[in-house]
Amino acid sequence: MYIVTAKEMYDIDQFSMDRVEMDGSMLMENAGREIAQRVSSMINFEQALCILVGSGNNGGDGFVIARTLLNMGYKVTVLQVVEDKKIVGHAAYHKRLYLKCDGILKQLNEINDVQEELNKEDVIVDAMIGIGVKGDLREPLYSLVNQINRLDNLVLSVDIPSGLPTDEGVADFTAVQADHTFVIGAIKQTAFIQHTAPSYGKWECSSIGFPQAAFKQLEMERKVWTKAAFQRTFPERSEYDHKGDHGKGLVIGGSSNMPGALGLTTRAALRSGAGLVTAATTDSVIKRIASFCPEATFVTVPEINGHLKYGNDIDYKGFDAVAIGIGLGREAASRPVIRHAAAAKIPLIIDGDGLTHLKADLEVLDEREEPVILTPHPGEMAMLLDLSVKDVLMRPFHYAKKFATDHGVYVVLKGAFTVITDPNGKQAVNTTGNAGLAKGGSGDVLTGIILAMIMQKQSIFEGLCNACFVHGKSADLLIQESHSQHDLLASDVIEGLSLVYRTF
Ligand SMILES: NC(=O)C1=CN([C@@H]2O[C@H](COP(=O)(O)OP(=O)(O)OC[C@H]3O[C@@H](n4cnc5c(N)ncnc54)[C@H](O)[C@@H]3O)[C@@H](O)[C@H]2O)[C@@H](O)CC1
Ligand SMILES: Nc1ncnc2c1ncn2[C@@H]1O[C@H](COP(=O)(O)OP(=O)(O)O)[C@@H](O)[C@H]1O
Ligand SMILES: [K+]
Repeated sequence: MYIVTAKEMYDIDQFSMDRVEMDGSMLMENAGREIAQRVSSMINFEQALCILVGSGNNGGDGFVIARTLLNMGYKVTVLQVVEDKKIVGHAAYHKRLYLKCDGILKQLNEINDVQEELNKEDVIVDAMIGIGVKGDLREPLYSLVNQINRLDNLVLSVDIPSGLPTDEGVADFTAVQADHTFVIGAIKQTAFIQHTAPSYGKWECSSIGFPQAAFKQLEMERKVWTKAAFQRTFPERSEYDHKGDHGKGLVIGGSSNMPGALGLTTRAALRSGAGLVTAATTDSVIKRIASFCPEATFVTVPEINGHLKYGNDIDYKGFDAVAIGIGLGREAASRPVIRHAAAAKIPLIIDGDGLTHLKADLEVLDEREEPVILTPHPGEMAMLLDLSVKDVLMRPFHYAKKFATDHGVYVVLKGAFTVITDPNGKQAVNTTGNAGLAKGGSGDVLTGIILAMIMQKQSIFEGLCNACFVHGKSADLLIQESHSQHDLLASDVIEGLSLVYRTF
């Protein structure tokens, strides 16, 4: 499923109409019918529906939905929120069809008490403005949207809640708070931004006949990583495999104050299918974590004040990938460890405090040919880019892509919606997971899963997407079966991986 900006959606539309010669009113018919079918599965014939239509094509969709539901036998009223003369083109055509099917139409400016009028309805269908919104809502829509948001009725938005921006980067707006949004053709960027996503309520996306070629012509691919994508790309094991076939991974990190982090990463890598995992850390950390991951082997690294020192004696030979930085601490003496790891000719994952050390030494990325994967949370991404966390949360797609393409690295920007970006700017969003993961240690577990995944027979990008998918899915299944968001621990997420593998 594609994730689009408004411009990309209009390009898809234009391509379908100009190059493939699809008729605009046919696409509108497809959209409206598809949505009407879905609405009818949510309501009963006793309920009264009011469809609010605006001036653009979003309003046109509203007229098709109204006609289709009316013809199915539902109690439908259209409330037109703009003057007649503003309804033009395909929307005007569909308005005519609705009226010729004996549809009831009321005008907003002829109603005395809008609140009372809307209170009579059970269901509000919001087809006022779609992706064509420009700036803040003007009157009378501004007041109307505020009134709608005070109602208890079921509110269903068409394509996007009216007033909500399509693209990331807008801080302030007034928009319909939908219970459910029926997205048309491709899901919009703001469905994955922390402060705009809630406006959509639950959402589902329907295809209305746009050809594949219309999506393929987009400059860059941006998709939701779905269950189907996971099932299509996740490598199967052969019965003749041996441990060497699934990769030998190295994890480097740990310090006297944070010994557990490295234990979580090591155990998560083993649980996610790595053939062999070695943890390189200080003697005291090894003593503290060894019993938590008995299948691992260990390499002792010299220490200074409880932190790793230099790291020039770690031997990378024989390993297929390395993850560094987990629980490492920010002691300057540990910084060379990153530089040495960057010189190893195997894929490199840099996490946690490793990212802080990297920031002081970014040129090490320029010299590398093998893949580099960075796994920042928004705070670490902001630190790497000299921005505020708010900036990053406002435009995660843009900033993750900027860093990934500027430095030729993979970026896994973690959060409620994790954005995975490859060095060319291709992006995917993972939607599994829940707030039970917003706890210390969850990221360490993800790093271990990533290490295991990138050593299996799949591309790095697919490996990263699948790692985020199973990490979140483990938390989701645990919440369903035996835990709550309150008590879920990072170590539970490791044990939950068995549930994910067995379910899929
Ligand atoms: N082939 C097509 O053109 C298709 C278009 N589709 C629908 O068309 C929508 C996009 O249609 P349009 O480009 O016509 O735009 P919209 O219908 O989203 O909105 C444009 C209208 O909203 C008004 N408006 C914009 N900003 C405003 C503000 N701040 N305050 C008050 N009024 C404002 C404008 O005056 C304009 O008339 C999509 O979201 C989707 O619902 C679908 O029907 C699928 C096919
Ligand atoms: N509300 C949430 N919904 C889904 N996933 C979440 C949520 N909050 C955090 N996560 C996930 O939990 C992990 C937290 O990682 P990170 O911030 O590095 O934590 P830590 O510092 O504990 O390692 C990330 O994979 C992130 O995507
Ligand atoms: K809308």
